[in-house]
Amino acid sequence: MTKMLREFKLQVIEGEFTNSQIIVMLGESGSGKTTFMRMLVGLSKPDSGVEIPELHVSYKNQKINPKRATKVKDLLHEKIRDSCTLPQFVTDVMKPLQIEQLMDQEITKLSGGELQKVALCVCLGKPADINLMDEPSAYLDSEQRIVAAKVIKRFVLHAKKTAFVVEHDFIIASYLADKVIVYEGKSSVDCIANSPVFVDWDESLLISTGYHI
Ligand SMILES: Nc1ncnc2c1ncn2[C@@H]1O[C@H](COP(=O)(O)OP(=O)(O)OP(=O)(O)O)[C@@H](O)[C@H]1O
Repeated sequence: MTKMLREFKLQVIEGEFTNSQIIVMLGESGSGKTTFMRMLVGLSKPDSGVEIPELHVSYKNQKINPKRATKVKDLLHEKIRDSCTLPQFVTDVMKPLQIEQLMDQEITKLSGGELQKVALCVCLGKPADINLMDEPSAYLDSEQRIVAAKVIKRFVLHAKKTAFVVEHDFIIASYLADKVIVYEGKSSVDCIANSPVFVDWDESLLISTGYHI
């Protein structure tokens, strides 16, 4: 399928995914990761190619802009009340993200990292088959990034979900990825699905960034 946004053209080739799997989207800024994710969510329609089946998804946007001055506990009650009562969710997600400490704070007053953790918790707590997370490690310090990555990994395995994750941090990406989609170049992009990340990880880095590390 393809998508044109003025001069930008995204071309996506067919791939597969299963449950209990994390697919990491990797590529330079402006290469089309968010555009592809928005098509999977149904927020943007492809111009041509296959119709995207209606997927039962939960989406964490790259940009998190809380508009209402709601307390964290009220937001969680409104969005993911049932999940918050599940011991597994509390142990796997809420405790490691230290959500309890934020409960009485207003979301508009949270720091970037605190807001990211709440957004991640809401995304994982919503009933869905597929979790789409656009840059879940943004605004988090290096230690928190590892915690967040462990939370995502454990949640996907325990709940047998599928997750699509856009990630710029290669350490986090390599920890998370069962599969990787590499975005090449800026104007003409091929999404290479089904690349076994642990086999040609160095090559993937080279394709997406031009750098060796
Ligand atoms: N609504 C739009 N109209 C025109 N061009 C757009 C629109 N949305 C995105 N683009 C362009 O499409 C390209 C891909 O954007 P996209 O947000 O998908 O990139 P990305 O890979 O997610 O980048 P980043 O890693 O910086 O978040 C960019 O060049 C962007 O400027």
